[in-house]
Amino acid sequence: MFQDTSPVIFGLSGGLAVLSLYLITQNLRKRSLPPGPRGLPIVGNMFDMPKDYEWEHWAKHKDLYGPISTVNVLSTRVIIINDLQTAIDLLETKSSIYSNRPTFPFAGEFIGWNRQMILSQYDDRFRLMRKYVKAYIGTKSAIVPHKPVQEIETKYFLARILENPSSVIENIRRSAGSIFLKLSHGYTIDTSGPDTLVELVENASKEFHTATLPGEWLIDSIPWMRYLPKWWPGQHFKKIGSVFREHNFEQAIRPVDFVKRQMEKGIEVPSFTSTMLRQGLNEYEEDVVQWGANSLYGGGTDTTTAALTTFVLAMVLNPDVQKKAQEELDSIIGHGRLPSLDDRSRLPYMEALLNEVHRYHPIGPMGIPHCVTQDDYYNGMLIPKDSIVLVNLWLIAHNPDIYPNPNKFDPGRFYNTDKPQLDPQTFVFGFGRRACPGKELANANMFLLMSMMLSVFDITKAKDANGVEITPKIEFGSGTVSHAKPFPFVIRPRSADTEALVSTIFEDYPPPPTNARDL
Ligand code: HEM
Repeated sequence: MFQDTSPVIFGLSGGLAVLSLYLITQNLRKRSLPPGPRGLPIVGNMFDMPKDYEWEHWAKHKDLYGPISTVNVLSTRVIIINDLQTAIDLLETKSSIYSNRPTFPFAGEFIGWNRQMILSQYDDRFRLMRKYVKAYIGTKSAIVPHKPVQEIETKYFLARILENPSSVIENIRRSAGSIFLKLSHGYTIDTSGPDTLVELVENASKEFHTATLPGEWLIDSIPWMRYLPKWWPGQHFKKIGSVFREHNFEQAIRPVDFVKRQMEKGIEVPSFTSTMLRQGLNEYEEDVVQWGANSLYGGGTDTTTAALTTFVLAMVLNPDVQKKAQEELDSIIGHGRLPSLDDRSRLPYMEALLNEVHRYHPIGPMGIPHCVTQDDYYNGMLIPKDSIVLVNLWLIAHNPDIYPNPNKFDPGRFYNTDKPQLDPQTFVFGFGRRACPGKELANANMFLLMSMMLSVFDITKAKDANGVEITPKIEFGSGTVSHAKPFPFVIRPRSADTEALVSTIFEDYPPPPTNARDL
């Protein structure tokens, strides 16, 4: 007896046809991706990922594969963009689909950093947060009321340097932190020793750095691991992650509670948080404000410190540039006062110097990853949905077609010339709907600190035990925000007059008492 096998055969051949079609489609999709190095089965290019100088590693892709390339890490597709036009075509022109962030299962979802703006998914909550933050710091007119805070804190910076010339970089960070905590929560930090709130936020930032290290956390590659029981092998991330999560929430909640208490007593210093809370927000909006406020310190302090450290390094290595900047400052400001933000339009060389600092080493050399929300085609190539998109900002800043002799630190590119080179601010602050909302504030802070510092101090090479000048090496660290590695230098007042100008700052503007005890 023969059974009728045709349904089985039809079923089998139908299944095979669907499978073949699937495989062919997958193969075609793979072939139409931007080019890139071949990877190993399953893990893909995981072992090719750079550990440091990422920007130089990805720059090689431009010669090998052209302006846009692909690598795969396990199931994650990463698209590398190595030129400006491609970045603009995708992240600016098509920003409606290129404005998401990768999910970061460990740092974002487990620890809760996705509540901050920087790792937020591109959704309604994010758009509301950005709207609030942009209204407070996002435009030239929005930052005008913040001038007094920026100016007084930068004056304190000068006074601290005079007292302790060996702690310049530490004090740049302290000054940036003071400004952002004043603006975000009306909080005055303790400058006599470690400050509780600064320690909280700095510690959380360090943990953020650890939690976002590529390839460090298995949960980032296998997100469902978080649902396995604690006794399962490889679950140590849960213990560490829980501690990091507690710190992350504490740094966001404690300063807002502080503002509320100050408001109840009617003694709050106006800030982003108090201004927003005064509007009578619902619980959801209050949560958005809490994390938006946290984004000001989180987004501003490390970035500003990194950029200003590059400035100091450039001054040590380029005394001719320093001299020219000081000549401009002397001719416009004179010796009897310090420069202010109102002088900005009359100091074009200082403005060019600011731009050259941004260009010479963009502090976020690979930007912050974007993520595309739907399949897209670019010049016939497929950019699949959920791909991570990285832009090599460093390579754009070092493209000799845009910036001839790119390794030379030369503000002359942007100064007193009929053909100024491309303004680096068109790209160092990122692109489209995720572009940095702190750009205007960052520029104002940097401009002020650079101008005040050069008008009263000389920054020079240190000497070794034999009196021979030490030329610092130009070396930068890796990570999302890239800092110049520690280097020796000397800072001293330019003259007895400038020393006198700085020495009376604490007397002329007595610092308010710290809020550390009110936290
Ligand atoms: C030298 C100074 C700075 C530079 C070069 C810089 C650069 C950047 C870059 C490249 C991005 C990513 C943009 C993108 O994804 O396309 C970014 C994002 C961001 N920056 Fe800045 N930044 C600086 C200072 C600041 C300051 C002072 C603040 C706040 C006070 C700030 C707050 C933020 C925030 C909140 C984001 C996340 C935006 C989002 O995800 O939508 N930044 N910044």
